[in-house]
Amino acid sequence: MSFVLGRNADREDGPSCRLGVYRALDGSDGAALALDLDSPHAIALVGKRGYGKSHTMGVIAEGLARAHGLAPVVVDPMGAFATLASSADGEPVPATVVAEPTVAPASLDPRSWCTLLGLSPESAAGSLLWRAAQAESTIDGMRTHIESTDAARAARRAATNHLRLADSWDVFDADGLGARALAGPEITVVDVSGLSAAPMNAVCRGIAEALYRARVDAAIDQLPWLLLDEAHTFFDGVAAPALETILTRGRAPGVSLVAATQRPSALPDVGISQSDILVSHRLTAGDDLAALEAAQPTYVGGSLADADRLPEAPGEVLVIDDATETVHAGRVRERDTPHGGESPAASDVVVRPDCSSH
Ligand SMILES: Nc1ncnc2c1ncn2[C@@H]1O[C@H](COP(=O)(O)OP(=O)(O)OP(=O)(O)O)[C@@H](O)[C@H]1O
Repeated sequence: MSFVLGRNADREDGPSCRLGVYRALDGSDGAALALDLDSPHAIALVGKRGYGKSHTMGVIAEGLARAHGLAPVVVDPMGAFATLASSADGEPVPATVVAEPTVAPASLDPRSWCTLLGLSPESAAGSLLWRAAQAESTIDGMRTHIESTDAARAARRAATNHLRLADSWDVFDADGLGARALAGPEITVVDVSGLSAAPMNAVCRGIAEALYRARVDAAIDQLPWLLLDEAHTFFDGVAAPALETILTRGRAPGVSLVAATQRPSALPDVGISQSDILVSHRLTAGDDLAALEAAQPTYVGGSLADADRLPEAPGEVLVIDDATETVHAGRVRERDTPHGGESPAASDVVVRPDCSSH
């Protein structure tokens, strides 16, 4: 019998995933801890580098991939989650990896197109871009739209040059990743690791919008879960409005978000305050601890920053669970698929003989 985080006392069954075990004050293992996958959740995973955020996200991803009725998607900025598709210990983990993701240009609204390409909507070129994004659903269409206006030549040139930059990222396609493609039974790992921040954000925005709209329009039955590692990168870019919508309004249409960051202080206030489950790994930086303290619910007696409450070793967590209004000290289980986020070690480098003498 395990305690299920995120599950109200009035619900007894439904999908859940094995998360780990309770951690006693003397460090020994206690009863099993699980995570509810039946209701929508907003989960924040925080902690300093190397203390297990990606590992914990991988454990949740394995559980989501194995559950039925869900559409889990990982947006993977470090290329660390492709290993979900490797063979798993125990029950298989169905996963597909999208190595070259594209999204529909129309998934960004006109304002976001201006933000993405660094053009003020008030500028001549920005307003051209705005109107083109409003009228067209492909980059070619937007370019033709801009060329066909009678705006000043310099403005048209600036707008099309910016569009050419967006086109060069190869992430826009009217037939790009849509909710139906993402709603298969397996977990979809969207590898954005080869992209810089702007196109990475565009892909994340497109996916977040597609999943949210598909549920609002009742176009898919499965409940989407969007998992974001290095979430501050996305809350800091054009993906932010779509993520904030999921955080503040995702519960009713059934869209969940799992956001991992080593910098909770870099998330907008809603990032922590709208999360109903907060999983904290070790944190030491003053402003990050302060961000947690600021979001600390009243049912948490004492200070979260109290030394004996905070985790110390990789894999140790402190979980604040709004559903049960309780705080738990736990240890996250081992992965069933290989963990892909190992840091390289200089001692593992095999020096080739012809290099060693230089
Ligand atoms: N629950 C766990 N059980 C066993 N090993 C773990 C656990 N959690 C983390 N580790 C190990 O700790 C190391 C760091 O974990 P991880 O890469 O997940 O850290 P991170 O917090 O995501 O770091 P970064 O911010 O650099 O991405 C890895 O080698 C991982 O295998």
